[in-house]
Amino acid sequence: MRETKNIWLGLEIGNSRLHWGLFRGETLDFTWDTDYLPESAIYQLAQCQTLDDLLLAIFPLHQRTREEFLLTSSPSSLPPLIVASVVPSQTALWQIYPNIRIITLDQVPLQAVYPTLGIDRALALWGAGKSWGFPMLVIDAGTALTFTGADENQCLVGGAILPGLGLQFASLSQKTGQLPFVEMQDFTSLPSRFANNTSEAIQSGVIYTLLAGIRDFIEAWWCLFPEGKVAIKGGDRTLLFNYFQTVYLNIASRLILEPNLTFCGMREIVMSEG
Ligand SMILES: Nc1ncnc2c1ncn2[C@@H]1O[C@H](COP(=O)(O)OP(=O)(O)OP(=O)(O)O)[C@@H](O)[C@H]1O
Ligand SMILES: CC(C)(CO)[C@@H](O)C(=O)NCCC(=O)O
Ligand SMILES: [K+]
Repeated sequence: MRETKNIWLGLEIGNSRLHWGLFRGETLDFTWDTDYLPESAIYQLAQCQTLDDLLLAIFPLHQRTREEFLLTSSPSSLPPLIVASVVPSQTALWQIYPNIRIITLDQVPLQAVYPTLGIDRALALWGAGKSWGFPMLVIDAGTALTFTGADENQCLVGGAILPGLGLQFASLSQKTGQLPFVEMQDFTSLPSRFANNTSEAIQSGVIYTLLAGIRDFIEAWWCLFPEGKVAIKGGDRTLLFNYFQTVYLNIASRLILEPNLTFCGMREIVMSEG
């Protein structure tokens, strides 16, 4: 039987889906992603009496994982659920969980933030800087693609927000009469830049422009902070990283590829409080 002491769940509510992390103290045991859960499913979770029941409910499709994680726990001891959300309507649904804590911007020790800064950006930057050092620039290749940087004094320098890869492809097909939706699963290698068919022309336009734009932000960051670090996270991180290795190897070799930066930030905050 495995130890259930100090277990807690991290939940990052993104704009596309949920990202989960199971922690034992400061150790992030593992992570998984799910779709948003319907209100009825959240209600059922909140009624669970044991950790086992809870894990059975939130790993519906992960048979192997859930068997690995069958745990003993006393009844009525649901683990703390630490939530960071950028989707207020989703946050509201989770309020019925008995042992919930919602991380807000004022709890992140980053200095000089502006009031509407996304909690995902603040936590990822805090987690990355605490783990790898400041100055740190975090690139989040998620639904939205964001840049968020902090200097050596852990002060927010600022950042930028643009549509992520998936959103760029979706909006082209949704807002035009003739453009197809380009499935990113079909991507194998870089498209030819001067393309001779519609699908490849869309890929070329979006991908080469995005890579050049990201490179430009990174170079501007290194002008400000020559020793500054750069970390990349988010659902499209691997695709982008692989392209960077093909076209801008000098940049790729300095990138920190880390999917769990937001959870790193959560852990810093939860653990620093003892
Ligand atoms: N199974 C998947 N479901 C949804 N998106 C996926 C999946 N696998 C990879 N992706 C890619 O991840 C991107 C979304 O990234 P991610 O899941 O990090 O976003 P999110 O965390 O839901 O949103 P946010 O940017 O608000 O944090 C999409 O552009 C998509 O191409
Ligand atoms: C930019 C997103 C959508 C990225 O997930 C999120 O961080 C957010 O909603 N931010 C609020 C606006 C801001 O960060 O300036
Ligand atoms: K994100």
